Amino acid sequence: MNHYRSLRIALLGAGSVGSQVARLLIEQQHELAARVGAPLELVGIGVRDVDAKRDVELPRELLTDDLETLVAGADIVVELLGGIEPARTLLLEALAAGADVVTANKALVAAHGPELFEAAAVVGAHVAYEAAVGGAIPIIRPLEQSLAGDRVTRVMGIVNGTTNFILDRMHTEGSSLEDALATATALGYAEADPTADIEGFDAASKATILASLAFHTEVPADQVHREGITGVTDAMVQQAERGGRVLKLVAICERVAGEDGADRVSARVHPVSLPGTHPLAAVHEAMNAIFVTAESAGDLMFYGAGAGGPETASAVLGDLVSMARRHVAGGPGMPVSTHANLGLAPFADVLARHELALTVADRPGVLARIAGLLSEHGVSVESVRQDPSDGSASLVLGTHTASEGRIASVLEALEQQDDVERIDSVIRLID
Ligand SMILES: NC(=O)C1=CN([C@@H]2O[C@H](COP(=O)(O)OP(=O)(O)OC[C@H]3O[C@@H](n4cnc5c(N)ncnc54)[C@H](OP(=O)(O)O)[C@@H]3O)[C@@H](O)[C@H]2O)C=CC1
Ligand SMILES: N[C@@H](CC=O)C(=O)O
Repeated sequence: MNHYRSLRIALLGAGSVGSQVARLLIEQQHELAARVGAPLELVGIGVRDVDAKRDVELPRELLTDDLETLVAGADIVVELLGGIEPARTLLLEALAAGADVVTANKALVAAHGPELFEAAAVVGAHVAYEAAVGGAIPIIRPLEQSLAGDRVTRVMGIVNGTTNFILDRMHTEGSSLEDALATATALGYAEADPTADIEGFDAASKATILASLAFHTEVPADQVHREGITGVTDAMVQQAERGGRVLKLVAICERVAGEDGADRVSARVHPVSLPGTHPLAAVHEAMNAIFVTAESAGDLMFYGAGAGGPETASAVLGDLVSMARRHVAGGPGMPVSTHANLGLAPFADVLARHELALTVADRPGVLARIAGLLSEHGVSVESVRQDPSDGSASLVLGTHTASEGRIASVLEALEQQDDVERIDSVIRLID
């Protein structure tokens, strides 16, 4: 090893992820020092409550609730607090002082990434956030660096471990959403406020980051169409299973041709019904999988643990080692993170095929009458399946006609029909 001075690492947060990062920094200090070429000195761990009981035993003298002082004088600040404030202010202070920053905070990067990247660029510092999407899966660096010379057309996949865990348990064990969420929280997968997971905010933040990187543009978080899984009922799960399908929460970011012929970006997060044979159907528990399609590279698939303390700590430490090597080498080891804006405007409408499950009256010609009504609303019916024993029917509605507004007006019209006893579920399909 050369004789570079030790690097001062300030760790903010000692929860599910932060405590694992601290453990690894302490347990593997000699190995990490050898890899970096200088010791990584953990100078302090910022928390809210220094006396709180933690899963990992941490040296008491490192814990502090004075995060501002901890950040001042650090070479690299690792932010694992979550939420916007005080994380944003602390990182801006760290960057202004010339420190590099590593964060797993997707909510912060999605909402304030450009502000952080600009603050870093001013002083020649860097912001790394590999752990912000896909937990342990390397996906930020492949999009930012490996695919920088290609033209990405689509990024699609499961990017939230908690909701995948919940839907998986609803399918495989018949669990309720609430019970499965409690287990996911106990396992350290969920956000501090799990509303972020189950209402799709966390996946939408990740979609913002993925779309911005993939399409070299800024996709504001509020331009991402977002639906969570709180509307997913047992009936929908059972309906999907009857058709050999599985429900998943997916993020879809794609380059689409606008009506004026210019490319636009569509980014959306919502539950979908997938055939049981689809590769995403085999993604269980809190695993994530992301497919990237690029014009020259073709199809790429990234799979691994999407949440969890040790798994996410792996990605955080990867960023930390890269940053530390940059210090030791005395020059840029990683490009400055930036979303160069190529001017692709976000596109909010969602076009999709839908499966509509209903229970109909036992009268002749009912489904033909319903298909006629749908057609009056400009919605085509691709296929019909009916169970004569109980009047339940499933209609697949066509791609081009099934825009969100049309589906809403169709449902309203169906609710007024005497032939329709109940609308059981309506869900978007992916083949
Ligand atoms: N959990 C996961 O699987 C993954 C998490 N992430 C991201 O990593 C980050 C951390 O997540 P996670 O470890 O699960 O979060 P936790 O809620 O488990 O831990 C948060 C930590 O930050 C501290 N903290 C929070 N707010 C403050 C504050 N205002 N002042 C001082 N300390 C504060 C808490 O202190 P105290 O302990 O005293 O309460 C706690 O130690 C988040 O941005 C999350 O989105 C990313 C990928 C996966
Ligand atoms: N709560 C998140 C944690 C990782 O990003 C998730 O469940 O995916």
